[in-house]
Amino acid sequence: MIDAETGYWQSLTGVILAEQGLEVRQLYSERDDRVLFADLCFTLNAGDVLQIAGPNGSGKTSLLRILAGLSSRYEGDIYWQSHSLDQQRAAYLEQLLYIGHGAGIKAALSPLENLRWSCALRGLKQNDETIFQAMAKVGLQGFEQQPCYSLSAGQQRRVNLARLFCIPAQLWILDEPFTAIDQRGVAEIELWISEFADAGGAVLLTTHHPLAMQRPLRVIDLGAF
Ligand SMILES: Nc1ncnc2c1ncn2[C@@H]1O[C@H](COP(=O)(O)OP(=O)(O)OP(=O)(O)O)[C@@H](O)[C@H]1O
Repeated sequence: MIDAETGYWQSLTGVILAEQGLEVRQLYSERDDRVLFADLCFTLNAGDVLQIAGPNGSGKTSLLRILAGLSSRYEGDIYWQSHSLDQQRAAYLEQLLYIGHGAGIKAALSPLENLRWSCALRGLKQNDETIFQAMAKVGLQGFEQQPCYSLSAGQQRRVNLARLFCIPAQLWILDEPFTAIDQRGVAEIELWISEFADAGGAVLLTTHHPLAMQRPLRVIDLGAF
């Protein structure tokens, strides 16, 4: 549970329990005539954490980008809460928070400005207090107004991860969230994922890092396709 006042995570509890979350049916994708995955089927409901595993180049990022609505290089069906994505794409994107494997921030802007921008893009009018709390949560208290180019790679990654605490969502899609993060930070992110899932969120992530979460974890290995 993150914030007693905003209750973002608390408010998730039960939201998608009653309905189907994400459902992927017979998904197929290829690159340069090479099949990345075929007949891929899975569901992801409230409380689920699903790791997409596989060697470099096996299609993990490609899959996450498809499910984040950023790529249409696929065949098959994707459903959110029992409706085809084609029918309710906007509603799906509103409930989704995608963090790609890049830094995902503007280096010339401060963390505060970057996060204000991320919130505004989602149509959220977050006050700076929420952003300051998120910055503190990711261990960046005191760095709020410093230009991001002057932050380390791990700190820049943490700025991006602070979006988890500013933007309410039901589904997190996280591509390599542990990149550039120190050992203690990795354990913290694992905890955030667990807490989010405990509160009724659903998480889809990729990582080459062995996960040590105190909750059931499903794994799909794209290396097997
Ligand atoms: N923009 C692109 N143009 C052409 N081919 C691409 C592009 N992006 C990815 N690919 C190809 O698609 C395949 C899958 O790439 P993808 O990034 O999804 O793999 P990945 O499993 O996420 O790898 P990694 O573990 O290295 O991050 C690779 O063979 C890659 O060369």
